[in-house]
Amino acid sequence: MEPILETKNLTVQFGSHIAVNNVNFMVYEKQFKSIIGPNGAGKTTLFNLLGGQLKATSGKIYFRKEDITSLSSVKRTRKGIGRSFQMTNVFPNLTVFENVRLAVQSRMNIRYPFFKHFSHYTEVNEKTYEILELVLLKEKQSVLAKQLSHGEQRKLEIAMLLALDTEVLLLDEPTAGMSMEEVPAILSVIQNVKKEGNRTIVLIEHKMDLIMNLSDAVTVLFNGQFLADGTPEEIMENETVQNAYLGGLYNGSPS
Ligand SMILES: Nc1ncnc2c1ncn2[C@@H]1O[C@H](COP(=O)(O)OP(=O)(O)OP(=O)(O)O)[C@@H](O)[C@H]1O
Repeated sequence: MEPILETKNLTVQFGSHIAVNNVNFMVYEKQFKSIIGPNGAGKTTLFNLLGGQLKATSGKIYFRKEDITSLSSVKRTRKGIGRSFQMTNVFPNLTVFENVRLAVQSRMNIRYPFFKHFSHYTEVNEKTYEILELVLLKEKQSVLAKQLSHGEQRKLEIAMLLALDTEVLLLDEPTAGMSMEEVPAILSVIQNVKKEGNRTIVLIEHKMDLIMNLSDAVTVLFNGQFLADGTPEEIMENETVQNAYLGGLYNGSPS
């Protein structure tokens, strides 16, 4: 099996600080992979590099074996790599339905440039409803995006990624800042996307129980470096990982 997304010796340096240090990361097509590591390990920075929000100092990024290291984030989105959670694609004064519909339509216009807008009207609407159902937002379809709760906004962001036909979803701490009541809903959304079985999901998450239940594989970063990779069980039993979190390697509180 070939990796869908892969990095080779990926490095980014801020002044004298190396935030991502020679990282070789890979995820296979349709795999659910989580990235864990203590605070400051470089997880979000790695996502910024994968999504094209940040330029690497050195090293390479490959998508389906194609070197995408110098591609802009817009071009990476077009290729099928989608990064949450930025709400950059969301129009606050449009409804949930209108937002998703626009994204579906824009994707179809890229895919089928020879068809004129309205010939795909029904198809666009059907696809929009399908996505709203998957992300549990059907009841909120007429609500303006800006009026959604924090948890609902996160669902909408996932909906936008799905609408754009994202093949690789980069989900950065989807439960961050959520109330306890909102967490199960976003979890269900992620489970629904996983169940569909046609996307690759890379998740950064601090909630260990969530990671262990959802992931096919887990990559551990520590101080910007690759520490370990394996099944959730292997990672739980890995002594180096345990030391990184609990022992002398790491002085902060485990997260
Ligand atoms: N733009 C930047 N300029 C300078 N330093 C940065 C920048 N972005 C990240 N860093 C530093 O790089 C390191 C890694 O940060 P990053 O946010 O990737 O860690 P993380 O693993 O996502 O942490 P957390 O779990 O706390 O979100 C940190 O020491 C951080 O301060």
